[in-house]
Amino acid sequence: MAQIIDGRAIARQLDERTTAEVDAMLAAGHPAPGLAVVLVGEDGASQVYVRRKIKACEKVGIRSMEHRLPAGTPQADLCALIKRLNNDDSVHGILVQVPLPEQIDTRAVLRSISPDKDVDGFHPVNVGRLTTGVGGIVPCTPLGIMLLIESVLPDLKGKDAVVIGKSNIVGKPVANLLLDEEATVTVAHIYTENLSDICRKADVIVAAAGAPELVRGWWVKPGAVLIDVGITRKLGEDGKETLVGDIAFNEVQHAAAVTPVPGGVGPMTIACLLSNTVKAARNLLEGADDPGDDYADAPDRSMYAKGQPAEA
Ligand SMILES: Nc1nc2c(c(=O)[nH]1)N[C@@H](CN(C=O)c1ccc(C(=O)N[C@@H](CCC(=O)O)C(=O)O)cc1)CN2
Repeated sequence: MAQIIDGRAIARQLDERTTAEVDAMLAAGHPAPGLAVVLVGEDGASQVYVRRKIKACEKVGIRSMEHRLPAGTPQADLCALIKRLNNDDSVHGILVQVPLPEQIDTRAVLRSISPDKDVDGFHPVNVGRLTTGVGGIVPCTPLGIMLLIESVLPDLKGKDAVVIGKSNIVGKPVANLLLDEEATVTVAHIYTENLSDICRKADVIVAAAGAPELVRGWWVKPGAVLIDVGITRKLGEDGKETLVGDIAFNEVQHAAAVTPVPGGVGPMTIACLLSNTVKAARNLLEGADDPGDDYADAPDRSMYAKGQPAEA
């Protein structure tokens, strides 16, 4: 029977730590960390995620500032807002919810955020820090995925890991983080041949292809650790919406551990955003020379490891 990795519980632990860090900053005479959340347009899912992020900020003591712009906002106006936020000392973290409307060049917008306030870790400077192993701000979902993996498998050295999906937000950064832990990493995608054969050898599978139930039970080695990043909304015959991941959950009971959808990776994304915001605020307020160095072990992932290797 596979262990279900409870993302909500692990996210709560991280939130408790983040709350304590905010309290310590206040006790040291610093202001509360400030996070600017920018949402352009009316995308339904994005509105839900932004609302959750703002509510989560309140819970841990982060001051959030919401900026909602109409769907037709020109790129220049969005970049002008970001420039103002970059220069505002009361703002320690900036996040622009993606996807952005079509008229906007997402890369240009993400590049316009100050790397020191880029709590999503999407800026090329932070991507460079991550790929060269010097820290920087680590993107929220990949960081959350590592915490989930390490909660059941603390030592990844020499383990065979397969990442399905090569996005800049999940696939590529998570592959780099796994490599940093000395795993042997294969990055697969929709054009990869013999994906089932590749998966069958894996100790860890991170499925982030956005393809519902792509990973079948017979693709999974007994004792593997499975992380499901996919969220596809499906309408059932009863007219009710259900969420389906990239892993056929009911077929993988022979795995050592698996994340559920919902309640696995998603809650970690928001908890890691809060943690990143506090780190960014600390670095800005305490004047770190090179924020990259200060992020080298942030958050300390060993804090969340239970110390019990999964059965393999
Ligand atoms: N600027 C960013 N934009 C986006 C990011 C991001 O990290 N930064 N990631 C995703 C969306 N996202 C956060 O923004 C996000 C996705 C899912 C969840 C979540 O908690 N999911 C729940 C279930 C979802 C549901 O009920 O609808 C779960 O898995 O339990 C949180 C955040 C794209 N954009």
